Amino acid sequence: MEKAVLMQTENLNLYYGKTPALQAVSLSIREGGFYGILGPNGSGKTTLISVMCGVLKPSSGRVLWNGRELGSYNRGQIARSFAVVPQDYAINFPFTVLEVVMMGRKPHLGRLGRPSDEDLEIVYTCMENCGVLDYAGKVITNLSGGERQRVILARALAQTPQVLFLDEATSNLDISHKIELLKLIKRLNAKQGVTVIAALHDLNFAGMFCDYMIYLDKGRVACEGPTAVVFNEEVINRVFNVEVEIRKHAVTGRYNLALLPDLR
Ligand SMILES: Nc1ncnc2c1ncn2[C@@H]1O[C@H](COP(=O)(O)OP(=O)(O)OP(=O)(O)O)[C@@H](O)[C@H]1O
Repeated sequence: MEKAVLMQTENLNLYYGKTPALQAVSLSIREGGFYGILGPNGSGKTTLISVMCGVLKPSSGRVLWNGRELGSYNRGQIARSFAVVPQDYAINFPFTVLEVVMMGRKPHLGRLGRPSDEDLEIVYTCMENCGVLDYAGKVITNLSGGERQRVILARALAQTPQVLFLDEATSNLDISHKIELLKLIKRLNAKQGVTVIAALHDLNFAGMFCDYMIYLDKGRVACEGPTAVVFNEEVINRVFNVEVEIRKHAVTGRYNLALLPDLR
C-alpha cells in the first residue's frame, strides 16, 4: 500500500535577486521514503532543501507538511520534527563533541532545559552509531573535516527527527565511514520510518540507498520517480551530459554505474 503524503511542494519558485534558483517545483514526499535529490552543481539542490525545511521562504508557491502550510507551524514543532545536516557547517566556538551532539536534544528538553537520562542515552547512542564516542570530550574545532561531519550527523540523529535532510552530508567521509553512515541512515529509515531527503553527488551511492530520485536541472525538476525506473543511462546523460553505462551486478543484484567518457 502506498504511504501517506507527508510533504508537498506546490509550484515553488525561488529567486536570488533576479536569478531563478527554483522554477515551478511541485513534488510529493511520502512518509518513510528515502529520496535522493540529484543534479549538477548549481541546479538548486541546496536551495530546495532549504525551502523544504523552512530555512528559506520561496518567492512564490507553498510547502505543505501534513497538509498544512509550513509557515503555520511554530519553530519548536519544526525543530522537533526536521533535522538538517548541511553541506558546510562551521562551528568556530570550542564546544566539546558531547556538547554539540547534546544540542540536538534541545528542542525536546523541558522548560528547565535539563537533559533526562533518556536524553543522555539517545545522545550517547547517536555518538556511538556515528563513530564519535571516543571524541566525546574533544573540542570540535580540533577535529578533521570528516570527523566534524560525523559529529554534525550525530547531532541531527539526536534530534530524533521525523524527516532527516542531508545536503551532501557524507561528502568528506572516507569510503568506509560513508557506507557505514549511509547504512545507519537506511536502517533508521527502514526500521523507524524516518523520511530521508538527501542531496547526493555520488550516483552509485544514490542508486544503492534511495528508493526515489528527484533530478534537478537549472532549478527545474528534470525527472522524478522510483529508482528502479529513473536510475538509467538516458536520464543521467540528459541531466549531467555524461555517457554512462548502468549494469546489474552479478553478485549484489544492485545497479552500478560506470563512466564512459571519451578520453581522447
Ligand atoms: N545566497 C545566494 N545568493 C545568490 N545566488 C545563490 C545563492 N545561493 C545559491 N545561489 C545560486 O542559486 C543556484 C542554485 O544553487 P544551489 O546551491 O541550490 O545549487 P546546488 O545544486 O546545491 O549546487 P552544488 O551541487 O554546487 O552544491 C546557483 O546558480 C547558485 O549560484
